Amino acid sequence: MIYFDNSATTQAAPAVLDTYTKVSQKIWGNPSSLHNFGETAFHLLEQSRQQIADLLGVQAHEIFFTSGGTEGDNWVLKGTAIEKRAFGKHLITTAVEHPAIHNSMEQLKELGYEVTYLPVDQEGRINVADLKAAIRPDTILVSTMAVNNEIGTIQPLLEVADLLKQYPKIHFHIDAVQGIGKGIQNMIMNDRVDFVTFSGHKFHATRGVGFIYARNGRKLAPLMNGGGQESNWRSGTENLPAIAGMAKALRLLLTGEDEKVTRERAIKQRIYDHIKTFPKVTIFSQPTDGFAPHILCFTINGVRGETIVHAFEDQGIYISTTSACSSKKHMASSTLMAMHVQENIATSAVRVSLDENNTLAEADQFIKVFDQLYQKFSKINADA
Ligand SMILES: Cc1ncc(COP(=O)(O)O)c(C=O)c1O
Repeated sequence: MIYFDNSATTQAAPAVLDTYTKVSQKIWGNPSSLHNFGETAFHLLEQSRQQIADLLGVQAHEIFFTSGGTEGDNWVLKGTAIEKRAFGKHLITTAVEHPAIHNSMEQLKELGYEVTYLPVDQEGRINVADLKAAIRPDTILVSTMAVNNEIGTIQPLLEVADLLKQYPKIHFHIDAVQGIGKGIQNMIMNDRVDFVTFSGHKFHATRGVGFIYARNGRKLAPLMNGGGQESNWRSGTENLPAIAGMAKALRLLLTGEDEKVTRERAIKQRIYDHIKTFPKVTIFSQPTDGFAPHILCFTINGVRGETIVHAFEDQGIYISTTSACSSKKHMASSTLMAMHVQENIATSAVRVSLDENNTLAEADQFIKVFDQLYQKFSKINADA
């Protein structure tokens, strides 16, 4: 099997599963318990936090564990809305966010908040001038993704950071779920960002674990109230086996990052160079620095995305329609719609998403299958 659906989820690394099992078997005490056994668990929890903080160049008390990207996004948005409700009720985000952001914003709108969705250009990128124009005295949060999950666009995070330096009270959030380990850590962990969302299963940790970075001094209202874990910010007994595994996964991910990114770029480039020569192919992700190295979104005009996905699957290659969330709902890609791509093309889009374990040999196999399928689809379309 060739797995090219890493933006949906990645396979947990063997070393991560090893940690998960060992911690579950040997250090299964509750980190909040007073006895030695609990103390040992607490020590490992704090060691994992420190390790993650060191890898990101921040302080341990700025890391808060969550259940994943969706929780992190919900928390930063709603936690900011509650925390800063006395100061304002206006939030700004982009028109191409993951549903964890978009649907949270829509819920906040129902509660009386106002939301501005920034438009994007033909590559799915916001313009910082639009952001500047959207900021109001009552704006409490600006939230943007680092890397778009459907087509891989990298947002101009450093320009946003520069602009927001003029507005020090506004919370600046980055959804970095698709951006970590992709060579843009300096853009994500920039000197103005206040909150960053991460999700373990996108970088070879297990499911249901993630974390947020929250800059020292910035506050979020908790959404999970209870026993006061995570410095009273996020209650609930900590998922220690998964957290310790995630710390390991992050270390593995960031070891040799440049080389891995170069490899992913080479695979993407090889597929890009091949498929761009076909007249019925439209490609939305460019092989340039403005796009992440691991995502390639394209259509074969006139063929539905799900048809392409299943045709590849029959040949042992796993790709997806543009996002795992929308794929079963047969929806047009929200990113492509925001880019004003025609709806029939937006429903035809498919996504190849790579990770550091993929190879050029797999790209060659993909290309071989692509050629066969393109011929088959062209024949069907010609007969129709
Ligand atoms: C950009 C982005 N944000 C948030 C999420 C949600 O993350 P999780 O699956 O960990 O809830 C995803 C998942 O695909 C994503 O791609």
